[in-house]
Amino acid sequence: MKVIQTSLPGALILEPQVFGDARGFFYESYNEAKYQEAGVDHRFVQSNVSRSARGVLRGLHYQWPNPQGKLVSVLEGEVYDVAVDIRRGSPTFGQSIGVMLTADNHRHFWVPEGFAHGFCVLSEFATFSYQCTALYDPRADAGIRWNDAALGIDWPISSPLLSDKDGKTPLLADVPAERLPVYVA
Ligand SMILES: Cc1cn([C@H]2C[C@H](O)[C@@H](COP(=O)(O)OP(=O)(O)O[C@H]3O[C@@H](C)C(=O)[C@@H](O)[C@H]3O)O2)c(=O)[nH]c1=O
Repeated sequence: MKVIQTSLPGALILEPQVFGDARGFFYESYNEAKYQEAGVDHRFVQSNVSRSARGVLRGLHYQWPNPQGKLVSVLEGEVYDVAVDIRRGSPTFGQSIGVMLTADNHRHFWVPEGFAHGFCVLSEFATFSYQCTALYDPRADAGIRWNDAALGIDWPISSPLLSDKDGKTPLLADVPAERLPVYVA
C-alpha cells in the first residue's frame, strides 16, 4: 500500500496494491495492520454506500459532537472529494484539500475526525463507499456551505444538484465556535 501525505497533517491518500489477472482485479479495501502502520489507528463502526448522478454534490458535512473520521473511496465512476479542516484552534483551520477518487485509481482518502467532507460527481453515476469511526448521530449532523468563498475550494462543477439540507448550510464564519470540532494536538 502506498501512503501519500497531504498538505493537511493527518489527512492521507492511500493506494492499495492491486492484483490484476485474467479474471479482473483484487485489492484489500481495508487492512487493520497496514492502516495502523500508515497512521490510521482507528476502529470503524459504520460503513455506508451512496450512489449519485453526474452533477450531484454532497457536503460539506461533519458531526459535532461525536466526530466521524471517514475512510472514503469510489467503487463506480469518478468524484472530486474534498476535506476541510474546521477544527477550532487547528494550525490549518479553514484549509482544504481536493482529491480525485475513481473506480480505476482505487484511491482511498482518510478524512480525520473534525474535518468537514464532501464530494461532487464527475461521471454519469458514482457509487461512493466509506467507513466511519463513530456512528451517525442525526442530532450532531452539521454542514457548512459547499461554495463558501472563504474556503477557496476549486470545485470542478459550478451548479451542482444539492439536497435541501445542503442548500441551507451556513458559511464557516457564521457557525458559532462551540458548534465546531476542537483541535487536539
Ligand atoms: C449519513 C447518514 C444518513 N442517514 C439517512 C438520513 C437521511 O434520511 C438520508 C440521507 O442523508 P444525507 O442527506 O445526510 O446523506 P448524504 O448527503 O449522502 O450525507 C453524507 O455525505 C457525505 C459527504 C459524508 O461525508 C457523510 O458523512 C454523510 O454526511 O440517510 C442515515 O440513516 N445514516 C447515515 O449515516
